[in-house]
Amino acid sequence: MKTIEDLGDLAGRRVLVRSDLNVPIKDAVIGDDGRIRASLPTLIKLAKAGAKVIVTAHLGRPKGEPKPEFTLAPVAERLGELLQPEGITVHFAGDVTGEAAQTAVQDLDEGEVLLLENVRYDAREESKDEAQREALAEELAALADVFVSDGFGVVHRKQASVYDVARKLPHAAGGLVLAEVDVLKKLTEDPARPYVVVLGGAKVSDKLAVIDNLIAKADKLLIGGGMVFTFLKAQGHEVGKSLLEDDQLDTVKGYLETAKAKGVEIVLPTDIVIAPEFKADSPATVVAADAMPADQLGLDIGPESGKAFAAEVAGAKTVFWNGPMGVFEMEAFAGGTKAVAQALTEVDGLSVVGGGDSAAAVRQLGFADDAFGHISTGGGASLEYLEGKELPGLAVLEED
Ligand SMILES: Nc1ncnc2c1ncn2[C@@H]1O[C@H](COP(=O)(O)OP(=O)(O)OP(=O)(O)O)[C@@H](O)[C@H]1O
Ligand SMILES: O=C(O)[C@H](O)COP(=O)(O)O
Repeated sequence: MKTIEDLGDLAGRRVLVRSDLNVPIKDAVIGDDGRIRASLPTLIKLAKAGAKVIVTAHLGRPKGEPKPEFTLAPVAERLGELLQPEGITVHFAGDVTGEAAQTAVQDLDEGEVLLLENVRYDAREESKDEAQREALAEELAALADVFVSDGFGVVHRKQASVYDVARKLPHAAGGLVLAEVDVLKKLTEDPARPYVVVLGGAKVSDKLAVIDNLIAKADKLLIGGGMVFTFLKAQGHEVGKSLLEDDQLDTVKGYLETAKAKGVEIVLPTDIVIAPEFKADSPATVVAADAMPADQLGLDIGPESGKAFAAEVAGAKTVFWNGPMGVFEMEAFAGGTKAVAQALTEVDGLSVVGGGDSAAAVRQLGFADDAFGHISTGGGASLEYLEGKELPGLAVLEED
């Protein structure tokens, strides 16, 4: 992959950067700015080289139309605060590639940064129709002279601002992408064993698919978070109103059988914290995982499971963790995530936390970044990398 240095002298040139600035935001307040901070070194490097830096990024899943709750405006503000000590001014364009973006690019000075509005406001970004994506990529490319791909968290997406635009401009991988790939390579090339993978979170259908491949690579898979309930249901248990992927039950049954045949242990929680409603103050109780009532939902793994998971993690030589064990944003359902995070800090070997929400979780729970071997900005992206899949956003950077 080409690096920024390979792009030559960037003074006065317009550099389009794809960053992953997908941070948790509620009521326009940013919960954890880890991904914004992770994007800074590349932006600073380019700005200091005298480039006109144009950043494209997404926030959440607005499904192809402008929705005010998904605006990147609060991110632009935070970016401005973080770059101010460097003397770098940040502007925000009110649209993706339209008149506002074009005018803002024309007005951009050398050494300044312009953040474009949420690229997923444009339905073409995520379109399965290549011609649609290409048309948006063409508009993005017209704003710049070169492209730097630095949004590691999205390199698993074949999307216009990640994949197609790289084919339209001279391109390079940014420092964040290179650094992430470096660490993840260590996990795929002969990891020290036992190698334990912990999976949780809410993007169940996205992440179920990776299990199949991880069975071939890891020694143990610990399953928590929203993913648990599809497994419990597949084993014939009641899961009440919990997160569930009904259409994946047969697939999950298949995973359980394959794992058994390969001697890989899939460890499921034995107790669950349940509540009648998805609310911070909903009364929480602990029940056995095979005895959930039909009228409540599972919001965390239980204390017994937390301890068991922690023991598995602490005994590993290589651990990769993606996805919180429960709804850690609410105190009553943060216990499982806390137990696993604590155990990860005690690993005598390489511990990697992957994912926007997982990274936010460990920080929110008071753990320092350097308590872990590496905190990856990619959730789905790092998982797919570990599976050994070709990531479109990386593969395209290897093309000329
Ligand atoms: N039992 C559960 N029911 C519902 N939601 C849950 C449950 N357990 C965890 N979650 C939620 O999962 C979310 C995080 O899931 P996600 O899969 O997005 O994690 P991530 O991989 O760290 O992030 P990303 O893939 O976005 O980088 C959290 O907001 C948490 O509240
Ligand atoms: O949060 C993430 O993992 C990345 O920003 C990608 O987001 P997506 O899963 O909505 O594509």
